[in-house]
Amino acid sequence: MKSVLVTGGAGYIGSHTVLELRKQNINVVVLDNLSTGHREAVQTPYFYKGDIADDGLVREIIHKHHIDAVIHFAAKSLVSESVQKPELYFRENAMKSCSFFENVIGEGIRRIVFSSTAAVYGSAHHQPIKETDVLQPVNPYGESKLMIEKVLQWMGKVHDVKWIALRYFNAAGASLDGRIGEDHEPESHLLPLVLQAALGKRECVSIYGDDYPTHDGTCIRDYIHVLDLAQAHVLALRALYEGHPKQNVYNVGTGFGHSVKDIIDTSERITQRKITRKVDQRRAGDPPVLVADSQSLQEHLGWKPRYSDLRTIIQSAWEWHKAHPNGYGKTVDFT
Ligand SMILES: NC(=O)c1ccc[n+]([C@@H]2O[C@H](COP(=O)([O-])OP(=O)(O)OC[C@H]3O[C@@H](n4cnc5c(N)ncnc54)[C@H](O)[C@@H]3O)[C@@H](O)[C@H]2O)c1
Ligand SMILES: O=c1ccn([C@@H]2O[C@H](COP(=O)(O)OP(=O)(O)O[C@H]3O[C@H](CO)[C@H](O)[C@H](O)[C@H]3O)[C@@H](O)[C@H]2O)c(=O)[nH]1
Repeated sequence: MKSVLVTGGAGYIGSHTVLELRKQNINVVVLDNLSTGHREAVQTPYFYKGDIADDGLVREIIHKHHIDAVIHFAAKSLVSESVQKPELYFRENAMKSCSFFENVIGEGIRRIVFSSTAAVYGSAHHQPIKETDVLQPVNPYGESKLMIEKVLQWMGKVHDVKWIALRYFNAAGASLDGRIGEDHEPESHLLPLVLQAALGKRECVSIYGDDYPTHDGTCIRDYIHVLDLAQAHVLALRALYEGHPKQNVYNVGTGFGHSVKDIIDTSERITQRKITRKVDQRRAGDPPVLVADSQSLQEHLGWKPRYSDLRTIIQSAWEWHKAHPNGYGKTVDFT
């Protein structure tokens, strides 16, 4: 049986991916320090609370569970925090991933899937963005992820590691059975903030800039349902078990962009609640538009987004937020 170590499996995207992997009868072990994740989100009985930089623990888990592949989600991932504390991002993301890979490869593992990001492109000059486009991050978060891709490129070549980095665009939505969803503290992502405002937990939503060169002046992002993202990991892993991938880096997005105002307007329609908005200053490090060209992922790995229409994304997230207005561990029963 395949045995996969998932770092960051108590986090938002990691927990949904663990669920998907287990549906495929893959044995999954989670390593997470719970810095931003939740014990309640872990969807496997095999959980270790610890840091990816804990060499002894990483090696022990690999031995004990006969791990033969790794999916590496664990990271700090807030653009604005990275602009204020670049050193934190280079240490937590770049340095720790490097030592983690050293241990993983040292223990004989030759299959790695890595969480990269659209932030590696920076302010792209044309849309949709292809994997071969210029890589020019405009914030330390994106730069730290690009560094990790480069670490994989070099370590992969020397040690004959099969690896895939998935550059996700904006993850959103929740599992359709309402079991797991997005719970960050503090929350900084647009959709959860909008839905918290719909629930009356926030007075209003700030729109970070309405003077961008877009149809309504607000930033455009490519929102991808977390279940489609989870499926991309399952397919990437399968490709690594079957042989060397055709490409090491794949975008994961829908090819369609939605503005901040689109998200708020559609959320008002779905929740049938008024969502108060106020226009604020631009947020440092935000590119105006990010939309993915995911043609390669579709052609090479057979990936197809199934849940990423805006309605399904927002509806599933809304169900999660209504049932968990205070996040994990504080469930409200409306029945
Ligand atoms: N959310 C998005 O839209 C998005 C987009 C592109 C890329 N990503 C990437 O996807 C990954 C997951 O993002 P998410 O939104 O699920 O974030 P998240 O914060 O919910 O999950 C990250 C998890 O990693 C854990 N973690 C962090 N540092 C760790 C360490 N040193 N050792 C062990 N565990 C550690 C946290 O406790 C958390 O459970 C990240 O690498 C992020 O950069 C996210
Ligand atoms: O209160 C808010 C929050 C966000 N936004 C805007 O909404 C858009 C989406 O912002 P998020 O914070 O939800 O997401 P980001 O685009 O900043 O970043 C997300 O996607 C990136 C890739 O595109 C990274 O990988 C990152 O990890 C992930 O959080 C941005 O234009 C942002 O300016 C607002 O207007 N108001």
